[in-house]
Order: sequence, then C-alpha cells, then structure tokens
Amino acid sequence: MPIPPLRERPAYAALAEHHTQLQHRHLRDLFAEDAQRGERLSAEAAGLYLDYSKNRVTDQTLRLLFDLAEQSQLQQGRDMMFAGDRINVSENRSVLHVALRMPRDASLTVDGVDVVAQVHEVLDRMADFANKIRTGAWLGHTGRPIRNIVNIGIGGSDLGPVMAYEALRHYTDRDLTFRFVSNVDATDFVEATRDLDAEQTLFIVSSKTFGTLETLTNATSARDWLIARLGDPAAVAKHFVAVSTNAERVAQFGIDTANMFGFWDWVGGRYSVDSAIGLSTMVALGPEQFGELLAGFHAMDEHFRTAPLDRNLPALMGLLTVWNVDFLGAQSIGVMPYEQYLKRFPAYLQQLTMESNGKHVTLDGTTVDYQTGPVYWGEPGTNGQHSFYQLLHQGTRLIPVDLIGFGRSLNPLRDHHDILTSNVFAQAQALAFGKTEQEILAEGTSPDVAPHRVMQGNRPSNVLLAETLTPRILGALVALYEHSVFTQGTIWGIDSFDQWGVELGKVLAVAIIPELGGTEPALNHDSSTNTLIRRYRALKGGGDHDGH
Ligand SMILES: O=P(O)(O)OC[C@H]1O[C@H](O)[C@H](O)[C@@H](O)[C@@H]1O
Repeated sequence: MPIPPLRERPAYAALAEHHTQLQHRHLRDLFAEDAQRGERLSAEAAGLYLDYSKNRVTDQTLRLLFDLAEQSQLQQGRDMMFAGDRINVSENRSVLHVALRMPRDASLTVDGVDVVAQVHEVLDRMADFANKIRTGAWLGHTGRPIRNIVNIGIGGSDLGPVMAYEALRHYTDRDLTFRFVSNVDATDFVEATRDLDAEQTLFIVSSKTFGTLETLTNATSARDWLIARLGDPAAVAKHFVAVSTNAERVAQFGIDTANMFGFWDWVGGRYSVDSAIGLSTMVALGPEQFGELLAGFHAMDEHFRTAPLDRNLPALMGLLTVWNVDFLGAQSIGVMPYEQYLKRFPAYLQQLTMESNGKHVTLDGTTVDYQTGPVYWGEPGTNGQHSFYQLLHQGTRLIPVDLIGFGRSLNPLRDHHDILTSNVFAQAQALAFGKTEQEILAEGTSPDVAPHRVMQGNRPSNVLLAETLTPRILGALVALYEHSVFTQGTIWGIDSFDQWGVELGKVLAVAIIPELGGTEPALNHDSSTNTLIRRYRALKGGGDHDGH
C-alpha cells in the first residue's frame, strides 16, 4: 500500500493538533504530575540505557508518534532493509550494512549470493593480515616489521576509522602508531608522516570508489614519499594495501589486488566503519576485539529489528527527533559525549546523520513541505559547558541535546569520573527545569539583574548511559544512531542512502584546477569566481597582476 505524503498521514495532523495543546506545558509540570516519569520514559538495549523523559512529550505524544511510525510503514521499511531490498532508490541499491555484522552462522541471500559468507571471507583475510602486522610477521621492503599504519581516505573512509581508533584507543596495541590522512591540504599528509620511518610504515588506502580526488592525491604523495626514502618503486608492494570495491582502479594505481580488501556497493561510505574500511581498526584492536565491536552492532540491529516501538531505542530516538524538528522547530541537535575517547564521535555522526538525511525531495522526487535532517554537532563534555552551552540554556533557539555518559572511566583517577558524570545529570536537569525569576529573587538577587539570570528550562535532552566504553558498546552506540537516522528518513520519506548533493562541488573544482595554474585571463565563470581566481593567481605569485 502506498504511503501518503507526510502531512496527509492522519497521525501527522493529530500530532500538529496535539502540539498546540502541549506547547504551553513545561517539563516542570510534566514531572510534577507523574512521579514515575523519569523511570517510565526510558528504555534499555545492548548495554545502553536511554532516559528520554526530559523530552517535551506525554504518553499521548508517544502514542501519536508510534501511529505515525505505523502510517509511515517503519516496520515494513526496516524489514525491507534487512532483507536486502533496493531501498536506496536513486542508486538502485540494497542497503545492507546490517549484514556486515551478522554472525558467521547466519545467512542472507541477495541476488543469489550469500552476502554473510562473503563478509566473513573478507573478515578472515583482514584478521590474517592484522595478525601478521601485529606480530611483526609482515615485513617491509627492507626486512623490518611494520610499526606505523597510515590510513588514507576521506568521508566514510576516514571518519569511521579515526573515530573508532580514538574511541577504542584504550584497547589498542600501543607499540603501533596510527595516523589518519584525509584532507587534500598537504599539511595533513606532511604532519602525519613527518616523524615516521618509511621502512616501518604501511599505508592503507581506503576508498570505496578508488576515484576520490583527495584520496588519490594523498596516496600518490605517499607513494612518492615511500619511494624517495626507500629508493625503489618495488617497495610499494610491501607498504601499500587497499580497501575498496573497485579492483580495477586499485590495480591501476599499482597496488596488487592480493593486498586489497573488498566490500560491496550495498555498503554506504558512512555505514562502512565495520566493513573492510575498518582494517586499521582491526590492526589496532586485534581481530577478537574487532569481533566484539561487530557483536555490539549486531546486538543493536537485532533489538531494532525485533523490539516493539515503545521499547525500541533507535525508533524512539528517531521519532523524538522528528517531533523535535517538525513540531517543536528544532534546527539542530547537539551530541555531547562525556567520555574523552569519544572526541571524534560528533564529527563521525555529522556525516552519518547529515549526509543521510540532508535531503529536500521524497523518494518519488517530490519537494518536501516540512523540515528534514537537522544539523548535528557536538563536543566532548565538559568542555562545551564553558563555551557554547550558554546559548543552549539561555539563547532563543531550541536545541535538543544527547548527553552520553558512562558508569566507569577507563582511566580512573581520584574523583574525576564522579565530577564528570555529575555534569551529565546537572546539565540535563538545568536544561529541563531551569530557574524561575521567583527562585532567583528569593536568593536575594537584585530585581534588575534577576531577568538576566532566568533559565527558562523546558529544553529537551536525552541521556544515554552505559557501563564503560568497550568495543561492544561502541558498536551498539553507532548502530543506535544508524537506525535512528533510518527511522527519521522513513518518516520523512526520503532516500537516506544517497548523497548527490556532494557531487556538484567536485565537478566544479575539477574544472577550476587547471585554471589556477595558468595566466590565461579568459575565465568564463561568474564575476565573483573569476575575480577570486585572478586574485589567487596573484597571491600564489604566478598571476595576472605581476605577469610571472
Ligand atoms: O570511499 P570513497 O569512495 O573515497 O568516498 C569517500 C567519501 O566521499 C564522497 O564524496 C561521499 O560524500 C562520502 O559518502 C564518501 O564516504
């Protein structure tokens, strides 16, 4: 049965009507009315506890959001994804990152191929390679073991590996050095390799397409760097491996496809951290801990696939996002991990969420008449509190936040962890309940200053809690956001799995590259671009103005 446009689904109209009733209610009242609210509005799965009670919702809101999910065929959409249907319509592809973490004894046949068997074949080759590097059995061109791993990739071929490495650093082999080069700005490559000994350095060139200009540029510079230091082009064989879906281009670049780890077009770049793109992560952690990471992903997948909506963490988080964005008017969502190892998690989430749901047409190409993906951003706590939280507490915008805390630190030191975690709870409290003018006056504050100190409260947050940051928990956490994004995209009726919006800039840049070197004044762009190009030529010292 076709799904009507969002605004024509009965639950949408009911939610809009419900919102007019609810908008004057304060979280202070909602908590006062229900002593159990903080316990009731929570859910737990795969080691993660979600407290969503500080959202501006009642039981009725939740019922209507579940109706909306039903009328949006969320469950059917989810089952289609897990079955390998081509739900990425604009690219006519399956969306099967969930197959990347299915256990060895599972099977999933898509177009006559058991994709789980394929996945485990690659995982086994990755494990073999990771073990060789970790034990020193893989020798470089001059016979010395590899000690430095440099991942070259961008977007999903960088953010997943760098986020996972930083997040799980506690579990990594400290004798190995890991670096991540993504930006085409040469500084990234130069600084990452400055202190490395080429004899002991291996480059993992990660690119789904193996056609990304930044990555190929960095990989070419890496090859030059290696050959210049080892004096022999044959050195590439022992110092370069590739992760890609495109064997032909890997071979063209000069990497033996025996040293290539494959994946498939049904893995989107931003969903690829647990594919062969995670090779650097597996080398850092070892195959066993990488298996734990996959197990965490899978546990959350199974939860998403089977749990009823009212206990389903990703569905709840996704639906609450739709509520906050489309009914409360939130434009952005902050994600604040109170765990230093998760410092790159917000950057990782930015690609996952914004490349997925930054869309303005529905699956059939109709322009939407509602808001889709919000801006995601964030910083690890408590740093943000001493900077931008001011605007969260007293600014004019509604910015829901996800606060992520842990029961135990991986680096226990005196009372740091209690201090850290008290802030998770205190921030959620302050955002929700604020401080009234009466309370401030009662403290003896002068009436002219009192308005400046009022904290309106009624600002939504989720708190996520886990015992401690492990590979398994990280897997569950990433999968939670992946499926929340899926839930949002399904309600909005958009293709969460393409990314056409990044293409135009790439094409325009390719046209401009040859113009930057030349002195030919005939530029046929708009007057702004033409002027900027001429100015750039002059600045780089070879330009129009000085005639060099
Ligand atoms: O892995 P690659 O093919 O090199 O792609 C790297 C990245 O670039 C593209 O432009 C996309 O926007 C990303 O989704 C992708 O992760």
